[in-house]
Amino acid sequence: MMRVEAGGLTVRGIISDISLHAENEVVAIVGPNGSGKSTTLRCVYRALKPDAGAVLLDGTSVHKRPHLARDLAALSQESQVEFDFTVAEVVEMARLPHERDPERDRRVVAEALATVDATHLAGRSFLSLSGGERQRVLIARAIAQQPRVLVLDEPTNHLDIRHQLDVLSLARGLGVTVLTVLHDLNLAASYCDRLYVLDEGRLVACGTPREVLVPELIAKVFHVTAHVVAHPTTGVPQLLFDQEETP
Ligand SMILES: Nc1ncnc2c1ncn2[C@@H]1O[C@H](COP(=O)(O)OP(=O)(O)OP(=O)(O)O)[C@@H](O)[C@H]1O
Repeated sequence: MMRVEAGGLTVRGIISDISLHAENEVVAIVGPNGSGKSTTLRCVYRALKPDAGAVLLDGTSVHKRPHLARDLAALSQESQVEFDFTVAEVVEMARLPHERDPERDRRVVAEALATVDATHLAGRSFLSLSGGERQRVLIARAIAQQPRVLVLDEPTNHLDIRHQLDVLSLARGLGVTVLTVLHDLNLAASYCDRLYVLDEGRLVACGTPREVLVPELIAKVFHVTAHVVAHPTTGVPQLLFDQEETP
């Protein structure tokens, strides 16, 4: 278990003074296109050094952790594979930060592929896969890294509904700290303990889905009219949107 704490993250002209934390829970960052969600995550997984602010893992700056890849795995929008590796090879790369143990590595890779329903793809060329298949393999790679913190930028991108639900319930079931960007507010409400809402580079709300996903905030941030209903079996708040004519 690991605590992620971001304090006062500022990237000039993009995000201002973003603070968030997550520990042993699934936390989502939501917000309109261009609101700074990916930029915030990039600071967390150290792809970007903020102009101000810091990201701490269990109290130590990500820039001072010598073996960050053992602690934290990230699925980013740029997570792509340039060369023609097989699916198994792509997932095996996740084992590089760990001490080699061929038997355990093979088992971890096989398990990770199975959890994203990609066992049958193991021998395929990564570049020959469909968008959703690629996404699942990249999620398998992040899982095979066996991190204590999993950072996911739009993990449901390209996935059909079955695999969207599978991936988010898998993320929950890992029992690690998960920080994810999600566009689908109903999935966020169903699978996340807490949400942070960004708008124009600023944090405008945070709390449980029930606290945050209220019509006033949805109207202010996303400029749509939403109705909150209780999911008929789980009771979780879900949003229905009015179809509005664009002016
Ligand atoms: N390197 C950069 N140089 C200039 N502008 C940038 C850079 N990176 C991001 N931006 C801008 O900063 C804003 C926030 O981008 P970011 O990718 O963080 O948004 P996002 O909330 O993840 O958006 P989306 O929902 O569209 O993925 C956008 O307007 C983007 O164009």
